[in-house]
Amino acid sequence: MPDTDGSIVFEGVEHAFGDRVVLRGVSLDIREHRVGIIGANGSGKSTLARMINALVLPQRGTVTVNGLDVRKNKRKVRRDVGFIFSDPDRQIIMPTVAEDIELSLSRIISDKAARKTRAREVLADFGLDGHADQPSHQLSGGQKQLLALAAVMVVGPSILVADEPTTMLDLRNSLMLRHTFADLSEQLVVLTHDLPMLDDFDRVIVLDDGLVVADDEPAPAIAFYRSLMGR
Ligand SMILES: Nc1ncnc2c1ncn2[C@@H]1O[C@H](COP(=O)(O)OP(=O)(O)OP(=O)(O)O)[C@@H](O)[C@H]1O
Repeated sequence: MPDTDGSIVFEGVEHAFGDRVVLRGVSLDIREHRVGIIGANGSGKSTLARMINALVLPQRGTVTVNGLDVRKNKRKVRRDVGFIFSDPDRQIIMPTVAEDIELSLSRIISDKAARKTRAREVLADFGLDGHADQPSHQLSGGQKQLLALAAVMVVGPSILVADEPTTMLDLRNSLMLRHTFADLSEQLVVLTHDLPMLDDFDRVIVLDDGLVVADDEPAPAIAFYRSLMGR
């Protein structure tokens, strides 16, 4: 496990793409175990999340993860933060399902046979047993999402950031993912429009047009968001 002080800190973060201002001065100190980020389409959630693993660097202000400024420590931060994209095709690389997991495992297990054995175990844990030798592109959208999640989790990041992880999952797999998340020891940041998923989270942050407009326990934060969207 990487060293961690379990913190994600945004200080005065501003960001624009061209003349489109996306984050307007975000300051957050995130130390809770499971944190949800919600907000309307285009409110800046993905941009904010991508800053946690240095995929996007803030134009103004600082982002510090486990005590490291993301601008100066991109490689270390990317090792500490596993990122799950909403589109799993972006992170599935290898031709077969098992090979994709084995590729991730190559960062932590040097023995090939041990990697193969471990990959099968991991696939079973994520409900993908029986698919090991299948071409990855033949998986359903939800199965691809599970594969992408498994490939990130096996290397043991200290923080997991998931951008809309349940969009393609059926009810059973969505519940499985919730249980997986509930059991995680890693710090978890989830961006989602699937509000019930956040019911037992420790904290929910609401973004609106690049600003944090609510930051609370799930029930009041979600109620605020519902009233904001209902206006
Ligand atoms: N790489 C980019 N280049 C240009 N504009 C971008 C880029 N990434 C995001 N944007 C714009 O920034 C704004 C915020 O996008 P972002 O993806 O952060 O929102 P979001 O809250 O995650 O939305 P959603 O719920 O729809 O995923 C949008 O208007 C989007 O078009």
